Amino acid sequence: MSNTHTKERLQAFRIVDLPPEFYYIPNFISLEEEASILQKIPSQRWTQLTHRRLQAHPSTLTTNNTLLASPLPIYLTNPIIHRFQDLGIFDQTPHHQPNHVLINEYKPGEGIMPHEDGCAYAPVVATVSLGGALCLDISSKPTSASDQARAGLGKRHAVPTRILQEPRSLLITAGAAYGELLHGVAAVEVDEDLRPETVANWGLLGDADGMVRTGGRNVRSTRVSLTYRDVLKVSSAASKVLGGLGKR
Ligand SMILES: O=C(O)CCC(=O)C(=O)O
Ligand SMILES: [Fe+2]
Repeated sequence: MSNTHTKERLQAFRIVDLPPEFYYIPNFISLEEEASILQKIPSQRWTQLTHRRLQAHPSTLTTNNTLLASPLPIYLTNPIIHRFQDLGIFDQTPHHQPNHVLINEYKPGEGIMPHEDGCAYAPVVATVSLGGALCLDISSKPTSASDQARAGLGKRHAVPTRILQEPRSLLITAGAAYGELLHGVAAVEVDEDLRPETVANWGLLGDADGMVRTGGRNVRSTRVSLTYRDVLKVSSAASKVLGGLGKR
């Protein structure tokens, strides 16, 4: 993500009050595209966790964080991957495009503990939100002040804070934001007190007026996130077997 062209194309969407690099693009997909994707997510693939459910495409990583090479389903790639390419989002990652998508579903009152996404992936995640809106909480890792200064995460940045993810939006998390910060979703039924001072991406929202009209309250409804990633280690063993069979 340090490439100049990428920066130019995404610059207008950078969440400027946060450490580099978070970008928020409202209305990244249309209402029709949102409905079509929601309808195509296979209902039999969910794994139920305590506070959300989850599915991995094309498959879950192996125990040593390897992806068995296999294409992503078309409803996850078309039209989204082309739009990623236009913005150069994965230009700097090893495979230059995402090869893995984790789909999360949160019902009202569900969430995910603060965490980091770790070293199985290149440090770029692109998250498309579907259904309801919710806040992603951003916090610092409990590191020493000198570590934070080295990572460029000084006090001028207002962390902890929140990023409001509207339906059909895209959030990109890369660089220090990927490696040095934690993200999570509070297990609440209503996100409260949403206003410019408490929401880092307020100026980039597609419908800030709507949030003002509801008095800064976001009553949660079911929200689905598509989190696109580039897994570093890919095993092509399965495709070699299939290719070999094809030649016989
Ligand atoms: O649903 C989200 O936006 C965040 C999900 C997440 O943090 C993850 O899948 O690692
Ligand atoms: Fe995560």
